[in-house]
Amino acid sequence: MKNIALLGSTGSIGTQTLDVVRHQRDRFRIVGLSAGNNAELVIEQAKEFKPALVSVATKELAEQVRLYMPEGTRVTYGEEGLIEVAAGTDADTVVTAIIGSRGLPATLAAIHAGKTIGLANKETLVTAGHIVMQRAKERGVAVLPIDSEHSAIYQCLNGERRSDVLGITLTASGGSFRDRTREQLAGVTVEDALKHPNWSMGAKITIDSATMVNKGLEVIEAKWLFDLDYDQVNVLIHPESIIHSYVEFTDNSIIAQLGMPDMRVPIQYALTYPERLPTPTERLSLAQIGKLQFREMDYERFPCLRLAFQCGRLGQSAPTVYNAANEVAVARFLNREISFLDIERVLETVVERHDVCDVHDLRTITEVDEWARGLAATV
Ligand SMILES: NC(=O)C1=CN([C@@H]2O[C@H](COP(=O)(O)OP(=O)(O)OC[C@H]3O[C@@H](n4cnc5c(N)ncnc54)[C@H](OP(=O)(O)O)[C@@H]3O)[C@@H](O)[C@H]2O)C=CC1
Ligand SMILES: CC(=O)[C@@H](O)[C@H](O)COP(=O)(O)O
Ligand SMILES: [Mn+2]
Repeated sequence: MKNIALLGSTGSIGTQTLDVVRHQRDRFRIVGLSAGNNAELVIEQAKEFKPALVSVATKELAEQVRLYMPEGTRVTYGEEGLIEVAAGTDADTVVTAIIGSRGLPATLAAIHAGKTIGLANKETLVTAGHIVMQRAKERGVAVLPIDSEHSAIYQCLNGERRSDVLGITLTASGGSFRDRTREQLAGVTVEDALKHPNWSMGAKITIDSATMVNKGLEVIEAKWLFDLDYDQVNVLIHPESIIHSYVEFTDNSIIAQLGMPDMRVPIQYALTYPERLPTPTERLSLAQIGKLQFREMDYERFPCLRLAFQCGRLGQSAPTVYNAANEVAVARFLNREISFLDIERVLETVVERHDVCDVHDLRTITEVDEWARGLAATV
C-alpha cells in the first residue's frame, strides 16, 4: 500500500489523481488532502477517501469544513497547513498539484521529510529548480514528473545511458489560438483562450498554453529534471498531442512516448513507477487517428517561448522573474484587466527591468518573486 498526500486536490490534476486512486484502491491510500477555497469539493473528497489531514486556504474555511469531516480527519489551513499536509503525514509520495510558485515551500518541506515527489507543479522548478533538485539529491528523494511531456521523456530515458542522449523534443499543441496570426490575437476573449484543443486543464495552464508560456516553463522544467543544457531542448508543434515528447540519441534513433491525451496515464505512472498498471483511459489507435502533423516552432509568433529560453540561459533570478510576472499577468487577463497580448507585454517589461542576481536560498527567491509580482501588477 502506498500512502499519498495530495496538494491541490480540488483542481484538474488533483481530481484526476483521486480518480487514479479510486481505480487502484488496493494499491493507494490518501492520507492528506490540501485544497484552496473549494470547500464543497474537499468535503466530498474527505468523506470518500478519509485522509488523516485536510488543509484549506483560510482559518474561516477550516472552521466550516471541520463540521463535515469524517471521524479521524483533522483540518488545518493556510501556508502552514499546506506544509503540514506535505511533510507531516505518513505519506510515501506527495503529489504537487497546487498551482504556481506558492507550492515551493511545501515541496521543499516534503523533500526535507524524505517524501517521493510526484511533480505536476512545474512553476516550482522554474522558480527554484537549482534548489529543489539539489535538496532532492542531498535527501536521496526521487522527483517523478507528472507533466505529460516530462513523463514521456522520463519513460524514453528509462534504461538509456545519459551520455547517449543528443537532445529532447517537447511537443506543443499550439494552444487555443494555434491557427491565428498575431494580428488576429487582438481582442480575443478569455472564453476563447480557455478552449484548449486537446486537454481539459485548469484556467492558468490553459492560458499559458495559448501564450506558449506553458512550453517555456516546460523547457526550464526539463532542464532541471533531466540535467540538460538549453541547446539540448527543442520544441515542436504537434497539433494532436498524441506524441507526448521524444528523445534523440547519438545513433540518430528517436524514442517517443505516445498515447491519448489523458493526464491519468502520467499521474499513475508517477505513482507506480517503475511498474505499469491498467488505467481507465482510452487506448490509442494510430489506424483510427490516420495521420499526425508537425510544424516548426515559430518564435516570432510565440515570443514568450523565446523569452523563456533567454531567461533560462541567463539563469540565476531570471526564470523566477519570468514565472512570477506570468502568474500575475495571467491572473490579470483572467480578471479582464488586461488583454491577451498584454500578457507578453507585461512579461517582457518585467524581465527587461530586472537586474539578474544570484538566488541561492529561499529568502532571496521570495524577494525576487515578490518584486516581479509587484511590477507585473502595475505595468
Ligand atoms: N491540468 C493539467 O492537465 C496539467 C497541469 N499541470 C500543472 O499542475 C499544476 C496544477 O494545475 P491544474 O490542476 O490545472 O490547476 P487548477 O487550477 O485546476 O487547480 C489548482 C489547485 O490549487 C489549489 N489552490 C489554489 N490556490 C491555493 C491556495 N492559496 N492554497 C492552497 N491551494 C490552492 C486549488 O484549490 P481550490 O480550487 O480549492 O481553490 C486547486 O486545488 C500546475 O502547476 C500546472 O501547470 C501540468 C500538466 C498538466
Ligand atoms: C497536459 C500537459 O502536460 C499540458 O502541459 C499540455 O502539454 C498543455 O498543452 P500544450 O502543448 O498546448 O502546452
Ligand atoms: Mn505539459
